[in-house]
Amino acid sequence: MDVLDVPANRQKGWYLSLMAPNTKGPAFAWLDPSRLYCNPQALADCVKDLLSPFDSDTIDLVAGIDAMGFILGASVASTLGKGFLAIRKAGHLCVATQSQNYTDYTGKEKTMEVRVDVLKPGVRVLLVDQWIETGGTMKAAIQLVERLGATVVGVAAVAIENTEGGKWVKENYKFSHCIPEELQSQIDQKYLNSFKSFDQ
Ligand SMILES: O=P(O)(O)OC[C@H]1O[C@H](OP(=O)(O)OP(=O)(O)O)[C@H](O)[C@@H]1O
Ligand SMILES: Nc1ncnc2[nH]cnc12
Repeated sequence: MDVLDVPANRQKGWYLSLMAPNTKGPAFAWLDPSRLYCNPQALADCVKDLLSPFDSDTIDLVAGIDAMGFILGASVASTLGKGFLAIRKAGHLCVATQSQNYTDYTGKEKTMEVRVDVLKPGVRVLLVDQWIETGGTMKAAIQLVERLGATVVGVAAVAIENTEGGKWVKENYKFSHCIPEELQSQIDQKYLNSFKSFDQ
């Protein structure tokens, strides 16, 4: 699929093929959704899918996680007409922060942080990230938001894998993702059959 192609009939998740190919390697994630964000119709449909379960929820602010969660989260915020808060990997903010340690799919210890003067009791936050694999990153973001007293309205990501952590998110928070039900098991196995033709 060429980057700017839009099919005449936009079926659920049509834009996911922009994430091809399946990629193998210990040092990086398996799919790269960043090409999805290059196609304006794909990005708009992805954001619409992520927002649809939250149609009747009050959301004051969208928070996105460094780095790819910034792109998707800012698009979600702009579609909603709300502001966007960056939850950053540690070491970049020149203001008072709250920080949270976590481990993600790489197995490495990491720290994320957020400035302390935005989130407070009464603020209803939609958390957005590109992907949830082990759930370590999203759980840390949830903890940060809640430690500052704000409320997590829900969690949105292109995909939420059915790992222990992914299931924890789904069981404890309202959530949205872009994966049609019939593809979820392939996401969990980290291989999309429809991407075979893109593989080398
Ligand atoms: O569920 P987990 O196992 O915690 O993994 C999920 C995280 O991994 C990816 O980001 P990554 O840190 O690879 O980098 P990027 O957003 O900076 O590309 C993804 O966008 C999530 O933030
Ligand atoms: N973009 C991504 N694709 C697949 N698995 C991931 N795990 C974390 N980020 C991922």
